[in-house]
Amino acid sequence: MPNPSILILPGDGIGPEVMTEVRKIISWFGDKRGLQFDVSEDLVGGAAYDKHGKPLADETMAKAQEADAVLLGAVGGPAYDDLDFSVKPERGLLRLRKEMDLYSNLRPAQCFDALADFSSLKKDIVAGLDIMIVRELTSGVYFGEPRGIFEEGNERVGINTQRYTESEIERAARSAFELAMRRGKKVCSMEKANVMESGILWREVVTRVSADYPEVELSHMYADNGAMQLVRAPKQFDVILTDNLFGDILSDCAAMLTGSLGMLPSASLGAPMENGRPKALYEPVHGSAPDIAGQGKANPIACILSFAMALRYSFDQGSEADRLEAAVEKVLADGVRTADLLGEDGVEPVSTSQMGDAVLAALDASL
Ligand SMILES: NC(=O)C1=CN([C@@H]2O[C@H](COP(=O)(O)OP(=O)(O)OC[C@H]3O[C@@H](n4cnc5c(N)ncnc54)[C@H](O)[C@@H]3O)[C@@H](O)[C@H]2O)C=CC1
Ligand SMILES: CC(C)CC(=O)C(=O)O
Ligand SMILES: [Mg+2]
Repeated sequence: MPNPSILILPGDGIGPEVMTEVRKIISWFGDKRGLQFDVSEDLVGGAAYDKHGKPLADETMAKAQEADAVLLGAVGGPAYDDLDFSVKPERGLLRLRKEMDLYSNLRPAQCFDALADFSSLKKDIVAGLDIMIVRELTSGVYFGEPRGIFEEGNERVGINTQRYTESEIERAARSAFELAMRRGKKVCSMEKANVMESGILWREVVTRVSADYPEVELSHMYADNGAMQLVRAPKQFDVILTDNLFGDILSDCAAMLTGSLGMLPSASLGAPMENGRPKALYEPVHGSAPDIAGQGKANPIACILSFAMALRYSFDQGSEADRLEAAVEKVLADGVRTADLLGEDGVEPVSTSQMGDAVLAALDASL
């Protein structure tokens, strides 16, 4: 049997910095736990544009389709802001998601005990928080046609289209209900059925799917109220199911409940491959953070926890994923903090690589 394959796409800005730490962790699992992976690396985003004139080369797309899992850092940055929209770095990531058909984006927001004091919310509101946002990832307003900037009379008009088919809603909903069955058995579906037809259809389809999961309690919420509830009383939620745009926004919001955007991992899953495992891409929720790129300040934990999700969802290594998550928890409990996790208390922050090394030391201690 060949080793499972991982394609690493570090991308831009802090992407390569946080991915360096994940590479160390992958090597650790090979050396110390006998989990050997065939790891290859390629370009995406601005880095791919610099070399190929487009944000994702066709050969890279083909490699991603073949890989057992893709790990991505982040894409984008000010150097590419004025590019034509068709070749912007972010389009490379959207193409990966679309062509791999990664319709279910899992964004878990967990508040580690050691960070409960640091969250922008009061400790009792976030302590023990464990919610899962399931964001539909291959449709909605990020992909709908028509789109573009057009001339209309004597001015221009920018158009994007929110479009959802029943089957797109249904498969995202099934993935949320399946997850809820293994968690707290609650799904809250968020849309804007009060003002959007796509929201009305969303609500209808989700309600229909829920009939197949009688043990799961379904509720519906308008997404604007959902955003408010997420910061008012986030522990009321177990699984939040929502569309591409609302999921993007709500998950950045949920990230701050955990302490920092640098903490939130994600798994983007598609249909099962021949080996029964889903097509999958793992990436931190954050972007390329141009304001701190190149300074060794980035928190690598979101990317490290994304690899933990790969261990769990792509490689059937749930207990090794637990081991990695426990190592992160220990490091935080020991008070190790990158700059984004620090208040004004005079504690010295560690660098990106020092945080990676601390997780490795905690992994060693777990043996
Ligand atoms: N999945 C991806 O590749 C994404 C790419 N982007 C792109 O990234 C670029 C920058 O976008 P922004 O809106 O600034 O969002 P961002 O997520 O890159 O940064 C927002 C803020 O969070 C901080 N931050 C993010 N990740 C961090 C980490 N790991 N450690 C410490 N601090 C961290 C940044 O320093 C910044 O202050 C844009 O080109 C955007 O399109 C944005 C979001 C997702
Ligand atoms: C294509 C990405 C830049 C959009 C985004 O912010 C995200 O998926 O979190
Ligand atoms: Mg986002």
